[in-house]
This record gives sequence, C-alpha cells and structure tokens, in this order.
Amino acid sequence: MGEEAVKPVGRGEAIYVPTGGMLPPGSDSVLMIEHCEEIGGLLNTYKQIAPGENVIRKGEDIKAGEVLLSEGARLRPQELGALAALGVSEVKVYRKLKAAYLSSGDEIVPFETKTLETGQIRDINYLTVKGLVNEWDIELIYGGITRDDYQEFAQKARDLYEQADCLILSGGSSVGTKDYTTEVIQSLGDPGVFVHGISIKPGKPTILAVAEGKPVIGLPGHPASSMIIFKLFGERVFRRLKGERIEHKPERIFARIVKNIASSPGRSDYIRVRLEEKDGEWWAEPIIGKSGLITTLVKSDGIVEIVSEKEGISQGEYVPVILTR
Ligand SMILES: Nc1nc2c(c(=O)[nH]1)N[C@H]1C(S)=C(S)[C@@H](COP(=O)(O)OP(=O)(O)OC[C@H]3O[C@@H](n4cnc5c(N)ncnc54)[C@H](O)[C@@H]3O)O[C@H]1N2
Ligand code: MOO
Repeated sequence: MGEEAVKPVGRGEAIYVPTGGMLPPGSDSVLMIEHCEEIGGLLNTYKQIAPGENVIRKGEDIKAGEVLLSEGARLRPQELGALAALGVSEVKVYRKLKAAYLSSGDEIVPFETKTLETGQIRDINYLTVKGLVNEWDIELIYGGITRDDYQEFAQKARDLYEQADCLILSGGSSVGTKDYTTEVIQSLGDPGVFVHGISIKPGKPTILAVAEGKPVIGLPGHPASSMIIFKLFGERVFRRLKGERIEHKPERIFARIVKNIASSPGRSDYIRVRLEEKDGEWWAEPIIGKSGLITTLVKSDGIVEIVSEKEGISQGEYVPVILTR
C-alpha cells in the first residue's frame, strides 16, 4: 500500500491486493476476497468478473486538461474534496458578504422587550432574516428599528447602505400615509426601485431595487410574508452577489396535496404546508393562516407554489414543495 506494485501477475494467476492498493503489472481486475476460496493451493471462485471490475483507472475521476470548476462555481463540500484530490490547497474566492437590515414601524420594539405596551409588536422580522442569512453564510449588520419618520428612516437607511453589500428594509412597503420605504430607497441612488408590487400571495407589496449597484430589498411587514419573500428572492440575490453563475435549484420534493386549494389565475400563491409520509409517499397538508401569523411557518415544513397560470390544485395532485425545514 502507498507504493507501486512491481511483482507481475501471469496468465491464470492472482495476487492479493488490499482495497486502494495499486494493481500489479499484468492484472486488469480485482475479485473480492469474500468470493475467493483456497482449495488445495488453488484459488477457486464461482463469481465471474469482467476486465476493469473493482478497479479505478488513472484519469477516471478527472483527466488532464478537463475543466472541472468554472468561475462562479460554489464550493460545496464535494468541490472542496475534488480540489483536495487535485492538490489545490488555495483558490481565489469572493469575500464574505455583508448585508444590513433595518426594521421600520412606530409599533415595533426590540425582540428582547419583556412586557409590551398596548399596540407594540416585537421585531420578528429581524430574527427570521438573521436566521436565513446565517444559513447562507452572510454577515448581518443590524440597524435596529426606525420610527415612521422620513428623516430618521432615510438617515438610518443611508448609514447602513454605506456599510453593506445589500440593504434589507422591513415594513412600510404598502401604500399607507406613513409607508416611506419606496421614497427612502429612491433617496439612496439610481436607478432605484424597479419593482414595487408583485402578483404573488403573500408578499404583494414587495420592493426590489438597486441603488448605485447595490441591491435593496423592501420586505412586507407581515412576518410570514417577509420570511417567504426573503427566502424566495433574497437567496437568489445573495447567490448572485457571491459571484455564483450557476442557476440555483431550491431544495424541493414532490408531495401530494391533501385537499383542494383555490387560487386566482394571474397570481402566484405560496401555500405553507406540513409534510407527512403515508404508504411511502409524501402528503402536503396546507397550513391556513394570515400572512401576519409567524406560527404558520413554525408549523410548516415547506411552501407549495401555485403558479399564476393555474386556478388551484386538486386533492391528490403532485406538487413541488420548497423545503423550509
Ligand atoms: N392599502 C393597502 N394596505 C395594505 C396592502 C395594500 O395593498 N394596500 N397590502 C397589505 C399587505 S398584503 C401587506 S403584506 C402589508 C405590508 O405592509 P407594510 O410592508 O407596509 O408593513 P407595515 O404596515 O409596516 O406592517 C404590516 C404589519 O406587519 C407588522 N410588522 C411590521 N414589521 C414587523 C417586524 N419587524 N416584526 C413583526 N411584525 C412586523 C406590523 O406591525 C403590521 O401589523 O400591507 C397590507 N396593507
Ligand atoms: O401579501 Mo401580504 O404579504 O398578504 O400580507
């Protein structure tokens, strides 16, 4: 083991090799030891083997000159393993990204607040955003909470925007008199907001923008919408910023829907579901609840997309489930 095998093997002969050992000259395949027996000094087997069986050839894993990874590839554990195999111990990578996050709303208070005054809401969206960016290996700068005051909002947003590669704002995305998010984003730079409102449920008032080359995402305030939108759009934005060039395939499985779900054509619906295995198949049970209810996501394992062309899904239909667990 660990050195070249030199003793040759002749016709009708065999020689012991350990797993991973080099083949001796003259041999072309390996018979497993458990299929060999010795009878009167001869090797006996009932197993047929073909040339090349149980052998890894030189260049079989990667050939000289073959391109294995191109620019923009993500270094998953398997890519790191392949680099190790090739003796590449240093590669040029993009630096770790920094995102900045700001919550808005007069009623929002730090999540650590023990006792709430009437009308106050703990900052849920910060924790869900933080949890997701942690999963994506991105640093998060927390900008706290801004009151619904244009000057304060714009100032805090600018300070954060300058420190990060991407700015995430929560709340103030709809059309109330105190919803300043679009105006604040426009103040950050050109080209500014290019999407305000998507035909999607939940998450209709989502804002997508770019200010002087930096993406800005305006999440709807309702916590379940905010998390679903950030999972759907944020992940793609960050993968792009990380330099990934390969289209991301979200983790999903196919499951059968437990009951009929109606949906309006012209709008994509994202239905929170709980998964259950029955007779070897996955079944998806819808978790019904308003987009302000964070526990609907706690109870679910994934999200089913009903594309805008469909008028709903029927009981028993196979649907793709984007996993959130
Ligand atoms: N006139 C209209 N009103 C609303 C519309 C609309 O199209 N026209 N869309 C509704 C939809 S859908 C959503 S979603 C919300 C989005 O609201 P905003 O993004 O403007 O957010 P807020 O009004 O600030 O808050 C909504 C709701 O969520 C709570 N919230 C906000 N931030 C947080 C946070 N960080 N943690 C926990 N909870 C949060 C907030 O207290 C409100 O209850 O607009 C609808 N209205
Ligand atoms: O679309 Mo809103 O996000 O339903 O609550």
